[in-house]
Amino acid sequence: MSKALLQLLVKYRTEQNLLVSTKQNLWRKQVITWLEYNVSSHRINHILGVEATCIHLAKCHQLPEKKAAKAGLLHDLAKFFPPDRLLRIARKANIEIDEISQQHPHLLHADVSAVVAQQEFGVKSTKILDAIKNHTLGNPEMSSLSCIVYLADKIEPNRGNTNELNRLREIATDNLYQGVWETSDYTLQYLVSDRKLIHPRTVLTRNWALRKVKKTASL
Ligand SMILES: Nc1ncnc2c1ncn2[C@@H]1O[C@H](COP(=O)(O)OP(=O)(O)O)[C@@H](O)[C@H]1O
Repeated sequence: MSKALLQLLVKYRTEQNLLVSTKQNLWRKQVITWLEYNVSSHRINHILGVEATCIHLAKCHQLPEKKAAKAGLLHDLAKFFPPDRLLRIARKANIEIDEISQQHPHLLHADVSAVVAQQEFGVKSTKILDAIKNHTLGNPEMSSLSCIVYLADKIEPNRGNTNELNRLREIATDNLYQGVWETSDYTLQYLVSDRKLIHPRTVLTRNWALRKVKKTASL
């Protein structure tokens, strides 16, 4: 290939990349502006921590970084919606409202955030939408992208610097399933000690991830 043609190709690729990244940056800025109006500044720090942790975990586990970043940025869109709004949107979107979610509509913020991601920000990827839906309770058989967002929500840097969290951060970097299992245990312990109702999906998620780890270990 001639030098001139090579230079032209490099120039074209650079321009295309810039175009893509500018579009993405613009989209990201739009989401952050929306968040500034709809969640607290403390929650925005958490969301940005989740986004960064999603990118880190995606790199560690060879998963699509852009999808992980998007899911992380969008996971808590409905975090501050009041219970009646969560219930109304959930009913309209045919989201299953079980007994525990009926009593604690806050648990619906994960499913409702996926609805907002679709409606406000045009997200179509089922993988991203599922990862948003699964971030609080997990889900047995969830995808690796969902595992990443589930983990990132619990271990992002703003959650603290305890030995237990640092241990979970290391595990999540090494093994996604062990991360999901042990992070679910961590959440369950917190719910028990705080005398909160436990949604059974976290127990199912924990058992699923534990079985995955044991199965791999016995191969
Ligand atoms: N398995 C569960 N059963 C019941 N409540 C849960 C469960 N997992 C998380 N929660 C509660 O749901 C709320 C939302 O969880 P989460 O999305 O992780 O929010 P946060 O980012 O505020 O911790 C938390 O206050 C937590 O107590």
